[in-house]
Amino acid sequence: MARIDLHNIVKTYGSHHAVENLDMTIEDGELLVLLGPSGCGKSTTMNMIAGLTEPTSGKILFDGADVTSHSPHQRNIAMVFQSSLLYPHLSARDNIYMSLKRSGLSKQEINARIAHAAETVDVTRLLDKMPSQLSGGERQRVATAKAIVREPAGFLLDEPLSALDASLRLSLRAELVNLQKRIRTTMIFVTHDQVEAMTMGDRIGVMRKGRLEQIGTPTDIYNRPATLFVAGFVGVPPMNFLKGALEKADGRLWLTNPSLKMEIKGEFANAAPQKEVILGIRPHLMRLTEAGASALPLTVYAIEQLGNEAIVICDGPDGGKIRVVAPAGFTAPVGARLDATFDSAAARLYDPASERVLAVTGKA
Ligand SMILES: Nc1ncnc2c1ncn2[C@@H]1O[C@H](COP(=O)(O)OP(=O)(O)OP(=O)(O)O)[C@@H](O)[C@H]1O
Repeated sequence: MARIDLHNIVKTYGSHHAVENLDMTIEDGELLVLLGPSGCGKSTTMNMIAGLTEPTSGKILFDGADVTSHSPHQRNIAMVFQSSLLYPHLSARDNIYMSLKRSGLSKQEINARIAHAAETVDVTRLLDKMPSQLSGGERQRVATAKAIVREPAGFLLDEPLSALDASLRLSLRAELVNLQKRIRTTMIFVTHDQVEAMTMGDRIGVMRKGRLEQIGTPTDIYNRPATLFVAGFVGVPPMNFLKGALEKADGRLWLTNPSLKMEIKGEFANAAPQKEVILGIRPHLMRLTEAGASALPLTVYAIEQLGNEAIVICDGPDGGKIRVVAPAGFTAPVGARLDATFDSAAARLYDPASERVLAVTGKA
């Protein structure tokens, strides 16, 4: 087990910055999820932690010791990839054994370790089968046994579930979290699937274009997204955005645009007035209502029935789509005029220029 520190890591390929000034700590025993769209630098970061790719600059520390120039072998980090490879001509047992081949352990110790690893991921009864006789999920579990049998300082998992079908993903997701909590080995899990990130991570690091946008607990990232990108990337359905201006009147702060005038309450009530601002509000925090003074006029575009609720997708007043979560079975014809309200204290305000959340001077 190890605490992993990344200090100002940069990785460039020619003039392309794959990773820029990355500062991040993964605590001992923590499950950190690296989340971001394709090409944002997740795999490059993992490869640098594993020692497969050398950073252009910066330092990597394991438990405070600089390992930046250490080989993958010296780092004792286990990696599980998207389609983790098992040797097709070897049984599950021999595949797991390959991880210990050069360990210098006695035969007895090796057998004990294999038995323990197999039991941990529940593949004991599969040990004498060949990979071709195993299902996708079973192969993934054997690959996991192969990784944990070395008792590594840390685990790196790069989209290990993405090649599997939806129901298998769900069960393996829970299995991995359960395993990590039992063996308490530091784990970094890469995904571009934000639901996977929310459900698995002790913390989530959201990356974009080689940079770390925000790092925090899933609740933090969901409730207090620091940037417009994080706000739009995390959450299903995605956060709604409304453009407007922030104006002071009667000692109070108002969001105004051609179709809405709403007093800003809560955390952002003391924000400085500014000409352009973007208000973000989660779809389940909006309610469809009769038209009213601070209601947002919407036009129904489509309705998605999810069984337990309905997502009403509407054209908003400034051209963007606005999604509202309504009770299951809610219907309205396409083109119908609806109004929506929400509590401004539950909204977030962002600066369109910096794309960051507005600074607030104090709580209201
Ligand atoms: N060996 C390489 N040579 C040149 N460019 C590279 C190399 N490896 C990665 N890149 C570039 O660096 C950027 C980050 O790539 P990386 O694979 O880390 O992204 P990722 O977030 O893991 O994406 P994905 O989710 O698609 O795997 C991309 O723009 C990619 O094209």
